[in-house]
Amino acid sequence: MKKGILLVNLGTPDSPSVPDVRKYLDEFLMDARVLDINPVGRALLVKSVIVPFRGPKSAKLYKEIWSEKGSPLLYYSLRQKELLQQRLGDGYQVELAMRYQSPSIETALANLRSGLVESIRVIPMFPQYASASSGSVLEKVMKLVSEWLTIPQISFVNSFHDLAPMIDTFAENALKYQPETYDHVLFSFHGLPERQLAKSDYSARHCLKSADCCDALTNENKFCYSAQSYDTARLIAQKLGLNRDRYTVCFQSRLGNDPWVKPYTSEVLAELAKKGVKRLLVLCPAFVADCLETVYEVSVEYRDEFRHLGGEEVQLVESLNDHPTWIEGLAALAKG
Ligand SMILES: C=CC1=C(C)c2cc3[nH]c(cc4nc(cc5[nH]c(cc1n2)c(C)c5CCC(=O)O)C(CCC(=O)O)=C4C)c(C)c3C=C
Ligand SMILES: [Fe+2]
Ligand SMILES: [Fe+2]
Repeated sequence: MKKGILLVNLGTPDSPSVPDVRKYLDEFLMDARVLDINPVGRALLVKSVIVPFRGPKSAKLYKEIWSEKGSPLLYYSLRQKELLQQRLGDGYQVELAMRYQSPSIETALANLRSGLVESIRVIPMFPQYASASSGSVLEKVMKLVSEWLTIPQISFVNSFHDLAPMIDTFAENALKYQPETYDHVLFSFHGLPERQLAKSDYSARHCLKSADCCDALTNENKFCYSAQSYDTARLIAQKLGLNRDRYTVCFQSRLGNDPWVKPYTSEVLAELAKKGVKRLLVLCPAFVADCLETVYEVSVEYRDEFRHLGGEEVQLVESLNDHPTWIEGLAALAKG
């Protein structure tokens, strides 16, 4: 009998064409955990503003990162699935799904069911927990499996922000660039609306109640996306031997006008350029694979922004991708 492992990443368009990018954005942003506003407002905003206007702009960006292997996010996710299957061997059946678009969670779960697996372990591929990412994956899987007549033993990974092989891989990748030769190091995480942080705080006492609420991980904020992000950065910095004044944690990819978790990467770039910082090394430890948000937003957009402000270099550290130490980390998560 085999154990089933379901890896789920965010998703990417089927192609960089405008209709495929619109279809992707529509599915993604209609998710109530991503755009957590009233359903009528969400449908109006997504279908009449974001999808029509952002679709063509995002399609242009996706064209820039698309290669003969397709979208980097899907390519590396498939590699991770293949390498994890090899690492775990015949006692396991590993499936990959994307929360939005393809391969779908429905198909991956159907494959596990027809493989007659004895159990399913779901691994959302997001190191830090957020309702908009891991929460959405877990909700979708629970909804689908709840319709089965025979529900197998099922377990979920909530987050793995401090997983040692993940920290080691980011550190190892960064060391190749000799961090000591850079003026400063940025840990740029995917952003999140502040509203979502506050709503997710079941203690109602912690998140955003003070300026430094997320700086340390406590029992009250242990599932907080921002607090977990700071902790990931601290652990990688420790491995790199970076003092606290040598690095900054910041949040990228803001969408819309609502306040998102601060500091924004763009504003940090401006402050650093003003101080005369010229060379920046950037890690993006919210992502387990390179994707639009790393290879384009950081390597092209933030680099151009920084140069325009007087800076010289923005060097992205590659993501975990198909690094063997990371595959060991995935195997540890799969075994529980
Ligand atoms: C790291 C986990 C992620 C969280 C949390 C997250 C929240 C979040 N994202 C948006 C809006 C967009 N994100 C987009 C791309 C994108 N986001 C993540 C991960 C998280 N998002 C990844 C891995 C990617 C890249 C996908 C790829 O194909 O390479 C996009 C699409 C690109 C664009 O048009 O800019 C949008 C839109 C929101 C609103 C949100 C939280 C509420
Ligand atoms: Fe996103
Ligand atoms: Fe917090």
